[in-house]
Amino acid sequence: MIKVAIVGGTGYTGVELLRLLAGHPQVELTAITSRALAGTPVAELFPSLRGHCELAFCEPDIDQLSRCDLVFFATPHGVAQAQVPELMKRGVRVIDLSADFRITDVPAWEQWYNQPHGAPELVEMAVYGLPEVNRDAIAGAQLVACPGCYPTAIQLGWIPLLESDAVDPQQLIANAASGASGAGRQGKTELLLAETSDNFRAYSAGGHRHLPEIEQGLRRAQPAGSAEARVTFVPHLLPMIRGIHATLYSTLRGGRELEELQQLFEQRYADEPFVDVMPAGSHPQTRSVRGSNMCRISLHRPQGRDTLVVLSVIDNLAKGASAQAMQNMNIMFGLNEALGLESPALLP
Ligand SMILES: NC(=O)C1=CN([C@@H]2O[C@H](COP(=O)(O)OP(=O)(O)OC[C@H]3O[C@@H](n4cnc5c(N)ncnc54)[C@H](OP(=O)(O)O)[C@@H]3O)[C@@H](O)[C@H]2O)C=CC1
Ligand SMILES: CC(=O)N[C@@H](CCC(=O)OP(=O)(O)O)C(=O)O
Repeated sequence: MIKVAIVGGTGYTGVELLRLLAGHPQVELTAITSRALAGTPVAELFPSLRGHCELAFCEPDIDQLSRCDLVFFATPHGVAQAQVPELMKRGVRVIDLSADFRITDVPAWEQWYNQPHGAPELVEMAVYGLPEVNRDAIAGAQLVACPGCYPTAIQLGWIPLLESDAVDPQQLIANAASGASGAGRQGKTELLLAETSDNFRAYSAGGHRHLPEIEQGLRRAQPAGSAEARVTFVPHLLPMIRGIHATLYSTLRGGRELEELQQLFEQRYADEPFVDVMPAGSHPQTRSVRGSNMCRISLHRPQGRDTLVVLSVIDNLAKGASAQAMQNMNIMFGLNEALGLESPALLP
């Protein structure tokens, strides 16, 4: 059994991770932290876990955490940077769901996240936890930086095109919309039901902190010598709870036909358990991935012109965070990658 702790068990990603880990046959949950609710039984805060989790929330105590094989951080940016170095020294493996170790350019991270980085020496050794590109490195990693939700949907939708130089890398436009759980569980006026429901809006159109992560991932996919991928990214807030829908526009190069591009995607993801390339021309819905680790993708070439449209949907809390984190855990511990993640999406 893998002894596991979660730091930050009261946020949406923390409780989604708890839900998934509680059903994992190889995991023994040993500690779930919350400073505010230390001593409160987990199932009292989350009655959905009654009968599945007997633990009470505890303080994040480094000695207790270091007795685990693996610690997940489901905490705001900056927290893992402060606590991970000591855990690493003690030989514990870590999966961080926050952005602390995702971006290798530390000055860029400090600029976008508006704070000094607390453990720059660990950034280079952290492995970016997108299994579809980094599976081998994840297997041997001590520290895995789980991708952000928008970056997961967007990179999976574009990587095959960037790898094969099929589109102009400097004309990439991503319109993506997220459910409100993407903003976390803290109380904020703009997330009240009366503000989000029956409403739709863009935000951070002038620059969102996921942009450097998206561009970093796409640039890693490009063949040497290509002009660097450059993305215009505009996120939107959807009046729903879970799900991300990304609509990705790019300009085709080399006159490739839609059938050829469809084959490219099907071959690229043929062995991927959590990427579904749907028939060209179909419209994946967020509901088709709700509560599951799946990313569904489809390709369109409107009016047969040179703009290729890729549609990519995920559940922001699942493939966009906690389920992907568990997929990474399975890879790190040599288990079947899909263990505990086989359930299809929730309907309706
Ligand atoms: N929501 C989403 O869709 C996605 C979120 N993420 C990332 O995952 C992380 C978690 O997000 P989310 O689940 O929304 O929850 P929150 O950001 O609301 O995280 C809150 C949790 O972290 C704990 N926490 C806060 N500060 C500290 C601290 N200094 N030390 C220890 N624990 C602390 C809180 O408990 P307490 O204060 O009681 O200790 C609480 O359990 C964030 O970095 C987020 O950006 C990533 C992908 C998608
Ligand atoms: C809807 C919404 O507000 N989404 C969040 C992104 C989700 C997230 O938490 O991503 P990180 O892990 O990179 O912080 C936002 O746009 O800030």
